Amino acid sequence: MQTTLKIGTRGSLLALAQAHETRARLVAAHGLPEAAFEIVVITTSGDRVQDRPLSEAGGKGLFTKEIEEALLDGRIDIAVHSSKDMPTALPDGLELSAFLPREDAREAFISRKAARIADLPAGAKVGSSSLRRQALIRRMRPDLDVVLFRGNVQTRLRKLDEGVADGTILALAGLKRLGLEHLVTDLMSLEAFPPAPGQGAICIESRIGDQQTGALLAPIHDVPTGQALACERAFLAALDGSCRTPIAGYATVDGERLVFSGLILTPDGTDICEVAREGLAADAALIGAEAGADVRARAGAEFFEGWS
Ligand SMILES: NCc1[nH]cc(CCC(=O)O)c1CC(=O)O
Repeated sequence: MQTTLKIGTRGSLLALAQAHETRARLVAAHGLPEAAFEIVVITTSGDRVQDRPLSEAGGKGLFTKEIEEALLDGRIDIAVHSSKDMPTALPDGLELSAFLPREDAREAFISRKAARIADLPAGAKVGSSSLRRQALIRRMRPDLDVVLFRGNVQTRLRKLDEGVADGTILALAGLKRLGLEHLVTDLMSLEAFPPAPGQGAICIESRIGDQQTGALLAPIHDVPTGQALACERAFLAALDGSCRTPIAGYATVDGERLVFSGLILTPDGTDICEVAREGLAADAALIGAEAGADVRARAGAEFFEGWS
């Protein structure tokens, strides 16, 4: 290879861990030296907004804007992201061209006050900035006090230590990538606390038509993860253009079969609309889109009213 492949990433420890994992897989797949890949750290608008919920500041796209500009300008060749942070619509000219094998998608409860979320005393504070997590907590425990908790994984853990909250919920996948799995107090089941679409899957974004990069990525792409993600992202796209609806969705692929379940709920957790579908993995996007259309039709317009 003549030139180095430039890997763009945010600068958080989690983002860097994901970029390093991607580079390690590329090195192993191609027998190239590490120096053939350069990691380029890019600060995004999302990294600068710390005082407001992201849904107010402009949504998920805030974490990808500057990185996508660098991709389109050719300053980087690929961008590594957490799939769950990726908006469903990408800028013209870019695509998600590879998914690494998915990590465990479950949610982890972390607390020094209780062994499980069910054991927290009434009125205990649980910190989260995710609308889905807030709504699921309220559904499970309407008597808890849900508090806004922004910042990266380390910041949130520090806030727990400082007593800003009695517990929090984080993705196991992120904790594992940071080597912080030992902090998990309780792992929640996929049914009791369903993950965000895309949770646990690292994705790689690149320029459409960049064949050289496409050939480099092909051996590290995991087909079942790509199919599960196509389903989950189609579900999300069918339901929500922004990130103001609490949405969960999770697909698994076993050979030719795909099994999906998803739900939306109101922010206070009182109303819920669930869906379960299965079919051929090759029809992943169709299954997700139909599940989303079904939920949208059954939930009705009132479901989305008053809080969007
Ligand atoms: N929004 C932050 C974010 N984006 C991806 C992960 C975890 C890693 C993953 O789901 O792949 C996290 C942290 C968290 O939710 O605990």
